Amino acid sequence: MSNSIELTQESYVDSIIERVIVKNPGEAEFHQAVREVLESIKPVVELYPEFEENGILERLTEPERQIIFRVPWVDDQGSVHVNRGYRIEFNSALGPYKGGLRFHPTVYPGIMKFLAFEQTFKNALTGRPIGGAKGGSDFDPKGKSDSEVMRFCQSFMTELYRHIGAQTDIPAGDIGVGKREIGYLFGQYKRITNRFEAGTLTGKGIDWGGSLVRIEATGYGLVYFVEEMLKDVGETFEGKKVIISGSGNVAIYTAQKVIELGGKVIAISDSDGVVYDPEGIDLNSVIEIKEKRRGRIVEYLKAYPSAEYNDNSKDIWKIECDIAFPCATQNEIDTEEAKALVNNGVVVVAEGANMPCTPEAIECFQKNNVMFAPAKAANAGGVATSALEMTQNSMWESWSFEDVDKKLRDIMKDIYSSIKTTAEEYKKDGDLVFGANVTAFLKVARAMMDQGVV
Ligand SMILES: NC(=O)c1ccc[n+]([C@@H]2O[C@H](COP(=O)([O-])OP(=O)(O)OC[C@H]3O[C@@H](n4cnc5c(N)ncnc54)[C@H](O)[C@@H]3O)[C@@H](O)[C@H]2O)c1
Repeated sequence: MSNSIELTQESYVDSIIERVIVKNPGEAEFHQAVREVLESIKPVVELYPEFEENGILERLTEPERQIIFRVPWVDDQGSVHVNRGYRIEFNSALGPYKGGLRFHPTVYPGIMKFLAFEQTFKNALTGRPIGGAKGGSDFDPKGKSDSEVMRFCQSFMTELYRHIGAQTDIPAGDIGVGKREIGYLFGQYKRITNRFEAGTLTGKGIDWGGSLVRIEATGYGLVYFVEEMLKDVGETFEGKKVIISGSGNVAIYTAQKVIELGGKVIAISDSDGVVYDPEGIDLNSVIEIKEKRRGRIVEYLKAYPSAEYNDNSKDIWKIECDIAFPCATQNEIDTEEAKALVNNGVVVVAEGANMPCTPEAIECFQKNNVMFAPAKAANAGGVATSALEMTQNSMWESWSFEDVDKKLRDIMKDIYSSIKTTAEEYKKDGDLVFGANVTAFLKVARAMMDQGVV
């Protein structure tokens, strides 16, 4: 009897994975994200037949709304360009849709859907009342002037504005969308709607509704999360050799907090290559190159000629280290890179980027007893602080840096302890991937059950 129930439930999960592949052809990243979550929650879905009876997985894998639109803009030479804009409003069971905007040439529906799907679970883990969404465009801000970026953002918002709002959908930044872009987007939103509705976008400037710590939050939160993992084995960051891929928002503030806690960041990268400095990377130089000049990481060598540069970004994972933070993009660590890290004795791998490790890479870490922190838990500090920004906006208040930082630290501690406890409850001690997926799934699924078939 119990066998037949197991078989039915297993085939439910498998049939949903199959359905997602058939209904979303060619969207490999979305298939990957769905498979990763559904396969890990299988034992829990088997325990509660009401999830199948209520079509929870069918609904959980189908976005509530998908918006695709044309974004025409004019460059500095007067030529017309057309990009494609997206907003995927995936799930609003826990609150208004919330998730970043990504401007990058690789953006297509498969990337948008995987990010929005993941965001639903991540947002659930923060304990804040926010649903999941993601958006963006295949526009490439690299090499564009400020005026071109402004015109693009204005055109993008001219369509997006009708779909968003403080109670509806609240976009934020992601790859290629930082404070500058949020400023242009907010300006256009305000102009079209004639409303200074600060709670409609997060990641705003401090003087016009932004929150202190939002810029640092994803990186700081990631390090606070790993600090908890290390504490559990009687360790700290003190003296640890750390490598961090990327050199954008997440990478920079991860590095800053690691250094503050006594770790040594020995390598950092961008999509062109890797800088290795065994003496420890000088973060101020990186900030000068990346945040001020919007330059390439190779320029680090001008200030530090003794550092080494390698023009293959993936080679960062061959560097010996104690802790690795992939903070650049999806699927940057596959089996080969994971094996190189394991062979070099890595102790912790924590995902700052979204889905930077393939399922095979994660399996390799878990088999080799590497402590592994999955993105939806470890990088949730950014969106959690965005939710704190929304709270301040609705109260017409601004909290101090210390206040927000403490709240962020507490949220990261809570996420760690809740997913660790869930893993233990199901006899999967230390499996934070399982713990994160199940904790988030149960929260979203139960809210969906409460709200009926919508
Ligand atoms: N910004 C946030 O608050 C936030 C929150 C959660 C997750 N994330 C995720 O973190 C990752 C980075 O986002 P970000 O906001 O720092 O973006 P960003 O645009 O500020 O930085 C991205 C960095 O990655 C580098 N990069 C891109 N492709 C690369 C590659 N193949 N190899 C090495 N470097 C590469 C870029 O050169 C850049 O330095 C993304 O996966 C994003 O979804 C961001």
